[in-house]
Amino acid sequence: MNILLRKCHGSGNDFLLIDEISSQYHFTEKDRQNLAIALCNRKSFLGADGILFTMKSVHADAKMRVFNADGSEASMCGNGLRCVGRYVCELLEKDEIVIETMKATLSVNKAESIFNEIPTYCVEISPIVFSLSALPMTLDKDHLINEKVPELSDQLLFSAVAVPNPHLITFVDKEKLYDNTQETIAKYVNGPNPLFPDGVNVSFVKELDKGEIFVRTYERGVGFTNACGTAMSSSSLISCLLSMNEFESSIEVYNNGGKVRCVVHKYEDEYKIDLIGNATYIYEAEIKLDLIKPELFQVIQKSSFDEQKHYEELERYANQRIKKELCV
Ligand SMILES: N[C@@H](CCC[C@H](N)C(=O)O)C(=O)O
Repeated sequence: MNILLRKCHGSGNDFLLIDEISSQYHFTEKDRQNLAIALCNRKSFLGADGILFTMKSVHADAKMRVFNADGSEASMCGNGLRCVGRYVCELLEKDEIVIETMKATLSVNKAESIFNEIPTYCVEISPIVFSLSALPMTLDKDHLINEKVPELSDQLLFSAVAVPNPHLITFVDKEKLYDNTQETIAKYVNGPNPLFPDGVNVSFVKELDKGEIFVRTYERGVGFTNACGTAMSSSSLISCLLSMNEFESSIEVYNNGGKVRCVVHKYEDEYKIDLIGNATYIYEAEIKLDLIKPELFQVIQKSSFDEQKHYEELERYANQRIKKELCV
């Protein structure tokens, strides 16, 4: 069969978007899993952090299903939702839509450009749940906000939140950002372990100036990525809870792939986060494959978009800022 793919990214977190609205592919669950493993393989011609299956929805403008590079399905993907959101907005010629995801139907709207001419979208990150059973995290308490977890470290303070995919967050100094502590912890909690039966996305966060943080994430099902949208949203939320930043104010979130903006909203008994950032198309490709052996896919045609060069300007700006603050 032939499949049309659109390679896209949000903050350098890159995906292959497969449009099942305009084409009828009839994938089984096993096909989706196998496609993610085969096409996201960085040693292949394509390579990506995940696949965004963009589908029809009964009650929303479209539905997004996200598969990590290891074939596991995630309940949510913030950077991916901006890409799917842009794609569906353009398909339906709308500026505001709602997208069904595994656990929630979320709003997406076209936003004012975050930097020069970069296509920018604002997505809703919700529901937000602190109960450890929601992650799930097995610990003898209900919540974990800025506390030690001796099984993980005798120094670091961790917070756990589901948005609704699971995140473990710790604020660190710049020396800890790039030593091997994060990788060691992330590999432990994403292998067979007593704390996180389903694994967890692990972020190390450095406070920069007021209203600015840097987030580095080891993603469940992928490994280190340039950025993780739900992790940057969760880190912004925790930074507000710890009074480093303010609710209802913009937080500039730097990452290894650029930067996004988050605004954390606090209502009476719930939180919601706006995640605002680029949704950039890199290329469109047509591949030919047999679903029995998708790893043997062939590329039939590929045509590039020329918007990546605009994104690279933001990347340069963000890198300079990071270099200055973190001396990397
Ligand atoms: N990169 C994503 C999150 C993708 C899913 C994650 N790896 C998980 O398994 O929860 C984002 O931008 O949020």
